[in-house]
Amino acid sequence: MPPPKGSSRKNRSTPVAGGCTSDGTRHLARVSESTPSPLPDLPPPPASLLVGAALFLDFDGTLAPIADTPDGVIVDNDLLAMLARLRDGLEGRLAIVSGRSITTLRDLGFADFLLAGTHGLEFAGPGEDVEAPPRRPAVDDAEAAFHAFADGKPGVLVERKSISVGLHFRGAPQWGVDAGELASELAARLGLAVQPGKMLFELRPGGADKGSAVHTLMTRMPMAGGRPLFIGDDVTDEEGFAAAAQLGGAGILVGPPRETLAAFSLEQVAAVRHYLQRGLSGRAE
Ligand SMILES: O=P(O)(O)OC[C@H]1O[C@H](O[C@H]2O[C@H](CO)[C@@H](O)[C@H](O)[C@H]2O)[C@H](O)[C@@H](O)[C@@H]1O
Repeated sequence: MPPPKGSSRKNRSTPVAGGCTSDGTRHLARVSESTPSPLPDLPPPPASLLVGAALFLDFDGTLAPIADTPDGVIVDNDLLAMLARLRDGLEGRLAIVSGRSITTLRDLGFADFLLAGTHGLEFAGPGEDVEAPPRRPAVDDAEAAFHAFADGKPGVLVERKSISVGLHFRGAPQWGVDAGELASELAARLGLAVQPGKMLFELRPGGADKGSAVHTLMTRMPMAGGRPLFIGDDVTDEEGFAAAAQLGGAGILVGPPRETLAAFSLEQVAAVRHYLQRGLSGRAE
């Protein structure tokens, strides 16, 4: 079932640029001549949207609640079992699309799933070698600079990833602005892209995002032929929502109302799991 026409908030105003807020999130700036009105709630997605879907699932904040640290997330066996049943019911058309590296996603328990990691830079199916660009020396330079910044700042964490590096400040939000400035300066100097996240700035090679990951996977089996449905919570998921809509599907925003390209919303991780479980049970509305 296609999303209701005009239900995506992109029609309410004109997104013109991405900017960073001090908590590390990015917002879509709006062109408006009047005072912006409060954002209305988007409708919940009908369960029938899952029928024939090619399902793209973000991980942090979508399948697992946000934790204090990257290592603090928990993936329970019930979630993995439910996703495996959903994947099988969709004839394989389920992919995890995350900012995490594929190595980390596999360590977290997703080894049997189709994966797109590092914001669309890495791909792998179950048991396959990871398709990814090599780690650049510039990323090591950025990591060293991040460590120098984090040194002596309790709560600031450096996350070493396969081909990127993250600077987290969830435990010390007062350093968010400085962390963002450092990330921007390093990106310009080292030829890397800044990826803002939730209380996080990452530096990574450019040239891909979650939208390009959707476009790539939709040309390949088993995702090809399904109707893309992208579920995510973060600003980094907006490109995934856009790609899904372009290809005749839709996005589902997880979390409170915000400017978004999604057509539907679910309020939190528990609601995502309930929605997927309901689709699995065949309880279409
Ligand atoms: O695309 P995602 O699957 O949502 O991954 C995005 C980033 O998620 C992780 O950081 C976020 O979650 C942490 C654990 O809940 C939290 O402590 C942190 O503040 C969040 O930014 C992960 O550590 C990153 O590598 C991912 O890129």
